[in-house]
Amino acid sequence: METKNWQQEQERLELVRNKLQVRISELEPEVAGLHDQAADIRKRFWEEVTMNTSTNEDFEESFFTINQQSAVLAERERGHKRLMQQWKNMKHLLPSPYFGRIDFQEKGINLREQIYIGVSSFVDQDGLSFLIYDWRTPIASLYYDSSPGPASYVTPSGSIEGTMELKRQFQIQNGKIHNMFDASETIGDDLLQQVLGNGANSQMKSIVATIQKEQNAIIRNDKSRMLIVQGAAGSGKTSAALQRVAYLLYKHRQTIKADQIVLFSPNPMFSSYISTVLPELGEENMQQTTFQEYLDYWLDSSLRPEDAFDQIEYVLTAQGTPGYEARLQGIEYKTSETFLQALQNYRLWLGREGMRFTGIRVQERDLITAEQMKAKFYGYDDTLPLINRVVLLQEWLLNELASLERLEREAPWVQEELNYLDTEQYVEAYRMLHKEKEVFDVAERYAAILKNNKSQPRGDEGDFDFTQREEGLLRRKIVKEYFKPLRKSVKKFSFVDIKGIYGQLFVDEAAYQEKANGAAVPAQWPEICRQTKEMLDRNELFHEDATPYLYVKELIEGVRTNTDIRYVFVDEGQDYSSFQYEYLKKLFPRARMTVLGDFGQAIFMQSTSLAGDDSPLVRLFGEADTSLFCLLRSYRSTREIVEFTKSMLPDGGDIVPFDRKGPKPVLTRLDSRENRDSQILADIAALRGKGLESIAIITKTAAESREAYESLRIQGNETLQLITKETMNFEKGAMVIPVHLAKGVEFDAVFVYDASPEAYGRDNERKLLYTACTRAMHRLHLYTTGDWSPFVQALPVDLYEISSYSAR
Ligand SMILES: Nc1ncnc2c1ncn2[C@@H]1O[C@H](COP(=O)(O)OP(=O)(O)OP(=O)(O)O)[C@@H](O)[C@H]1O
Repeated sequence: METKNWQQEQERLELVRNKLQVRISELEPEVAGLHDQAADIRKRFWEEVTMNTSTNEDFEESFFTINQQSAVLAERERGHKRLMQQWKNMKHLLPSPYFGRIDFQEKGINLREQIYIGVSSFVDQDGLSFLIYDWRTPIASLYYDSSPGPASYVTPSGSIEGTMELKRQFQIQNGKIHNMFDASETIGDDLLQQVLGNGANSQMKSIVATIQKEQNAIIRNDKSRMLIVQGAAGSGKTSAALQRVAYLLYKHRQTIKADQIVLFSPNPMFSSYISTVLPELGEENMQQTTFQEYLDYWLDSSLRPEDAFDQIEYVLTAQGTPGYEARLQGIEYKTSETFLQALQNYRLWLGREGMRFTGIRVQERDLITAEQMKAKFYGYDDTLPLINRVVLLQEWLLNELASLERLEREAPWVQEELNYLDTEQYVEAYRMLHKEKEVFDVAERYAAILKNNKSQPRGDEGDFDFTQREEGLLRRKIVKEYFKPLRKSVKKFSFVDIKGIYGQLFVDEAAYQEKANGAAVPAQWPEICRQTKEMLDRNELFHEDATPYLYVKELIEGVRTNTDIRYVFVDEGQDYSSFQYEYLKKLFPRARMTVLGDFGQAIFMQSTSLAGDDSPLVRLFGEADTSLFCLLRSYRSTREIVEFTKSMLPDGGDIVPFDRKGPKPVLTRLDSRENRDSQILADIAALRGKGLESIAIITKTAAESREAYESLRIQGNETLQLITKETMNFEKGAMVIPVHLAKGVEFDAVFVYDASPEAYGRDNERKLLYTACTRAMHRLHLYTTGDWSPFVQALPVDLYEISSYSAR
């Protein structure tokens, strides 16, 4: 780059930074002042409005004043928020105001415009000249989508044609240009090389400066209800998802707030890993959750659901134990669309017969029996949907409870409870009677009437039968205490025996066929039934049962919906079942969905192919309302690592590595576990010496992680961390981690702890090994103390190196 250009750019940078600095200093007192004003109005709000309700006019007047005051307050607060945001954006821009420049000559206009692009816009004092354009503006898409030459971009009012005459990229730190490239490619590889060559971080970074064309298409797509992204490992799916959130928040800033977007993450640690990207882009974070959190929240608290991690641990460690094959068949069946259909059929059956209820009891006595409820339920008009009949039954129960509560006050057990009340409770009742002024007044008046009519002397309060009233009050109180939880549980539909209703599907094949009109069941159905019932009897639920269980619950009690949420993002989308997608669609009826995943990394049992012809995801909203994108270029790992990993997948041939060079993956075979552990520790030390900080020793299971962690520590490494499903934060350093928790994150170096056929031999373990290896950015090492996994043996030998320490 010519020195003259460099100098001009540095001068322009200084100019913009000065202007930013001036605006920031101007805004500072304003921001502080507005804050005080808003706080002051809020404080005086109620002092200034006195509610006068003497006449209708007065009332209206007061109402009007309150409305006016609150409108002023809201406007101030909005103004405050706007200014505050501007101020924050400018502070954010100051150290590195922009990362790109394009010169664009619009057709028919004789002006070559220089467009500088940064994380937010900055307009000069005149209010017209954009010194920096937000990367999300329509014109900025030129930077991501086009190369110098004829180019066009789309605005809400149509397409703008012209010529891009220059495209420049900057690396600016603390107000100094460190690097500058004139790119001929869409986004030149030079900058990307530099960015990708850096070390892994404990938090994900934003990619706005180097978004690729195919990623930009995903980020800006706002057409279809469902957007599906199938992308190779490291192709930037999560990155695209997060920049897309930022884009949507910008594009719909008048109508959508960050808390109307929710992202489903694979685990809490991943949530923390990605939590800094949006703030880095000057936006608030969307809501983040996991599907498990949702299940735990809505399932009856008396049930203990197994989580996805325990399920996979079982699948990977229990081969050969009794019932294993049946469980696997059960998982496959219960996460299928066939089962979903069967449950819908079951609802029809329940409309005719077989509903199960839980009787309401008090003091070991039936108040309303399950049989009464059933009779009442099937007495309703059978053309009414199930849910409506359940609601009718609920209303009936609440009325019944109200009458029973009145009757119950005279029950002998209440008398008994009365005898056991202590003095304090009596005193409290006495006080309450006095507090109820009306009661007291009536008593007084009653006493006076008595005196006049019967010429009896007017007695003191004692003449009014306080004792009797007090007893009545206490009886009411005692019974109320017992009935309150009953009413509450009726309101929560606890009278419907969901556990029984779900459980009765798993009696035998004939019963299942009758109830659910289900298509063919798996061969081991009797054993599947036995296992499911056994869990339910222990008030536990297999992970594969949790969503269907909730589904049945909602078929009967009505669907829970959240109409606030407008966008749902599902990351690692291959790990959700059709069931779960159906569920999410129902739960967020007003939301558009973005699902990102990689079928090559489908390591859980409940997996869904995102893009194939038979993808249930495409069916969810229909083809016409679905956009499908495929990302094939992989950015995370060096070319050598991608060549190695993609060869493990039968259909990995399409994956294209980004051309970043590094050493080939290294295979090390040791003759004992001790030797392997000490070699791993030596290799960690060597890589640390080379400046690689984040190193993951990846194991197949959580149990293996614990063992590896212990034995490595015995060998003397104190700085290792063990990652478990409870780990909330992702910290830099060396760690031992099972592959299912390493999903979605990345490390400078990955050590596959045991790449033997015992660990990765079966076909469903191929994707586990692939997922583990694709976590590596710069270095990949595999170890074994015996043979190599067949997936490694099958690789061309020129894709890896054998370590010189290997045992022959
Ligand atoms: N356009 C880009 N510019 C710079 N870095 C990028 C770009 N796209 C992706 N990356 C980097 O590549 C790495 C992988 O990205 P990301 O985690 O988003 O991929 P992914 O497809 O979700 O991966 P996986 O499915 O393997 O978890 C990250 O370090 C990310 O910053």
